[in-house]
Amino acid sequence: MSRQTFVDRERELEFLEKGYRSDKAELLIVYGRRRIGKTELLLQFARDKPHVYFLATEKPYHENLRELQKLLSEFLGDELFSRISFHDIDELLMAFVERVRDERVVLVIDEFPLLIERYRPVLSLLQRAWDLKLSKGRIMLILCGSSVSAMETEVLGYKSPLYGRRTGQWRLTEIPFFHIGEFLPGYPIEDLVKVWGVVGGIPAYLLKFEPRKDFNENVVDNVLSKGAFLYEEAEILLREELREPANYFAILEAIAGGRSRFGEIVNATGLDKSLVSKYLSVLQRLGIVRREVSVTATAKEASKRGLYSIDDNYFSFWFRYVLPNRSYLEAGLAKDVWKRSQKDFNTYMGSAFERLVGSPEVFIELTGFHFTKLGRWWHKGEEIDLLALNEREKKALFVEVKWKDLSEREARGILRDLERKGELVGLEDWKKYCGLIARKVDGKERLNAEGWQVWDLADFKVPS
Ligand SMILES: Nc1ncnc2c1ncn2[C@@H]1O[C@H](COP(=O)(O)OP(=O)(O)OP(=O)(O)O)[C@@H](O)[C@H]1O
Repeated sequence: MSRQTFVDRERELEFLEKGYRSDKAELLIVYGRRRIGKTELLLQFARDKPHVYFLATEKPYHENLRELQKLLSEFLGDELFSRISFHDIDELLMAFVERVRDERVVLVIDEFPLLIERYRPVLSLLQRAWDLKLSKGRIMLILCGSSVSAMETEVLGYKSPLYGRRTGQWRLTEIPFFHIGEFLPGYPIEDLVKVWGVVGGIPAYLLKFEPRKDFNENVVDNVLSKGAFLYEEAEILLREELREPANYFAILEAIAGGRSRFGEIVNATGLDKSLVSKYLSVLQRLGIVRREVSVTATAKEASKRGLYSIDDNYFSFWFRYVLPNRSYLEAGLAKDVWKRSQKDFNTYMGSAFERLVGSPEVFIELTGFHFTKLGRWWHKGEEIDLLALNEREKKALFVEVKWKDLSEREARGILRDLERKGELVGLEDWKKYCGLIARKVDGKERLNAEGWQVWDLADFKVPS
C-alpha cells in the first residue's frame, strides 16, 4: 500500500456522512490535538461533495473574512459576490446561504479558534447567522480546531454563544494500533509496537518514520537528531497550547521519570500542591496525562489514590529521552544517546506495552473477553497489570503483561503468582481466569491447554 493512502477513520467518516445524509442544517464541531489528522479527514469527507474549505490564519479578522468571501464567491462562480462589502461573518454567511438556496453545501472552517482569538464577537455573530438563517437551510457547517482548550470552552462550553446550536461533535483521537502497520509496510509486529511506544497513533508522526529504515535508525534520525521535526515538536505544541509552559514541563518531566503519585510529583517539582493539582487537571483535559485508579476502588478511594502517567506516547518519549539528554543531542550525539538508552527503553516499553494491551480495543481484539470494567489493580503493595471484570456474568480475567521473551518455566511462574494475587482481589463467587500477555512465550499451546490464557505478539493481527 502506498504511504500516501488514507488510513482508517471509518467511524469518523461514518459520523460525518450521517450528518450529511440528514439533509438538514448541521453544525458539527470537529476537534483534536495538532497533527492528529483533522484536515485530512475533512478533506477526504468533502472531496466528492459540493464544499468550501476555509483555513483561518493568524492574519487580522477582516483579512480572514475577505479570504473566506473569495472562496465562497469562487464556489458560487459569481465574481460580483466577491465585490460586495460585508462587515462581518454573519452577513457574509447569510448572503452565501441565500445564494446557494437549497443546495447541500459543506462549509469547513478550519482552525476556527484563530478567528476567535482575532475577534471574539465572531462567536455571537455566528450564533446570530445560525439562528436567523443558516439553521433554516441545508448547509453543513463544520467548525474545526486544534486548540482543545479553546474548542472545549469557547465553542462547546455552556457559556459559549454557540452552546446548544451544535448538532454533533467529534474529538478526533489517534489512529488505532491495528492500523499503524499501514504507515510502515513490511515492519515486523515487534517494531510496530515500539513505533507506537515512541509516537503513538499520530498520522503526521507516523509518516516521518520511513519503512526503508529500521526502527532504531528512524528514532535517531527523526526524533533524537537536532533539527528533526520531532526533536522540538513537543516543546512547540506545549508553548502553543499553554500559558506557563515551564511549570508544565517540570510536571511532565517528573511523570516521565516515573513519579506517578501526586505527592511524588509535588516533591520532584517543588511546586505548590494546589498549582500541581490545577496543572494536572489541565494536562488531563488535553489528553497528555491520565490518572488511573485501581479498577475495584470505591469512589472514596478513587478520589484519593490516583496514579498519573503520560497518556500521549510522543510526549512520554520526548520527556524521557529528548529533554534530559538535550546537551548531548545538541552536540550531535544522538546515536550514542540512543545506544546507552537501550536498557531503559526496554523498561519504558514495558509500561507502553501495558498501556497498549490495556486499551479497550486492543484488549478485546486480542483476548475476546467481554468486560464491563478494565484496568490496573493494586492494593497494599500488590499489583495486577490488568484486571477485566464482567460484572453481569461474574467473570474476571487477571492478566500480567511483560515486554519480554519468556520461557515456559518463567511464564508458569508468573501465572501461578498471578493466581495467588487473584485471590487477594476478593471476588469470592466469581469465575476467575489467569492470563499472560508477553512479547513472546515459549510453550504457549501447552500452557493454554492447561487452562491458562496466554497471548504473545504472534497473536496480534495487524493488516499492512
Ligand atoms: N488517516 C490518515 N491516513 C494517512 N495520512 C494521514 C491521515 N490523517 C492525516 N494524515 C497525514 O498526517 C498529516 C497531518 O494531518 P492533518 O494536517 O490533517 O492534521 P491536523 O490535525 O489538521 O493538524 P494541525 O492541527 O497540526 O493542522 C498530513 O500529512 C496528513 O496527510
